[in-house]
Amino acid sequence: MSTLTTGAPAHGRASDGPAPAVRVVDAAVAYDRATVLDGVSLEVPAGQTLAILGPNGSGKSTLMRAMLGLVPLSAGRVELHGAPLRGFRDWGRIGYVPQRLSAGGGVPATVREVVTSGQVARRRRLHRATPDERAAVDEALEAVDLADRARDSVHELSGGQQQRVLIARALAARPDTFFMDEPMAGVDAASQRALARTVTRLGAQGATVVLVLHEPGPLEPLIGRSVVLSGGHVAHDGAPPRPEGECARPGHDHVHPHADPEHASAALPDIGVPRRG
Ligand SMILES: Nc1ncnc2c1ncn2[C@@H]1O[C@H](COP(=O)(O)OP(=O)(O)OP(=O)(O)O)[C@@H](O)[C@H]1O
Repeated sequence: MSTLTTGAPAHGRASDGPAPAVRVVDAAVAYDRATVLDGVSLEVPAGQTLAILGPNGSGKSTLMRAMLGLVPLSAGRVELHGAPLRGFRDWGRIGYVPQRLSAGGGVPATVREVVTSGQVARRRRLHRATPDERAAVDEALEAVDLADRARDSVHELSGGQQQRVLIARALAARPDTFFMDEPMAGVDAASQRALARTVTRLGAQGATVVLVLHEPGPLEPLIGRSVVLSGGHVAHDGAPPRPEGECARPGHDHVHPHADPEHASAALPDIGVPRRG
């Protein structure tokens, strides 16, 4: 198994403790004056693996995007690592994995190019990659089991493999705080296993991981805490709820990891993640 280096502190914490990785205070978001999040407050301690769960349209992605300043708040505030979003400059600590590979369109970018693009914000203009930066790209590709596809066009890959490319792109900059929006949705079993292993290793190394999930699925053993949204409000904050209700309904159209029961247990990594927070 390859090593995986993150910017997370390798040892302990300062005695007064770090600021939470994310603090959301009484946040509201409205699209076209329709309120989709209202009165949402939560803190994500550094080092926690947290899942944001809830039915379709409950505001999960919007909350994640609001945490990153990608959608404006109509009320409330967000802090990242103790700094108000407006003043936050340490974006090298943040790795964002959006729902789908949107960059690139018809451009035949290779897997390695897309992963390397994760380092662009950190690199000086016209500055060649250092050996350490190239090593970080290799490490990220190995972490998601795509080292052998590095020269292939991303468009030749399956949806699950493309999702792994997005995760490798975030890993390549060695952040310590990850935001992943539905990384398991519509993903093949091999990719589920690669994703579960990656999240396990990130958690074990002290990274903060915020996941938007339709349900915990194979990631359940890795999740220290779940925040369930319903109608734009926090309906539950604590241990992950059992999969049931909405997900058990016939006609439920998300593709989930548990849709492949033969592989579901194989997706569980051998090592556990210490529960924090
Ligand atoms: N850019 C946008 N403009 C207008 N409305 C939006 C926009 N993005 C999301 N919405 C609406 O906001 C509500 C919350 O959407 P959001 O994507 O945050 O929910 P979600 O819980 O992540 O849903 P899903 O599980 O389907 O991805 C939905 O009613 C959605 O239609």
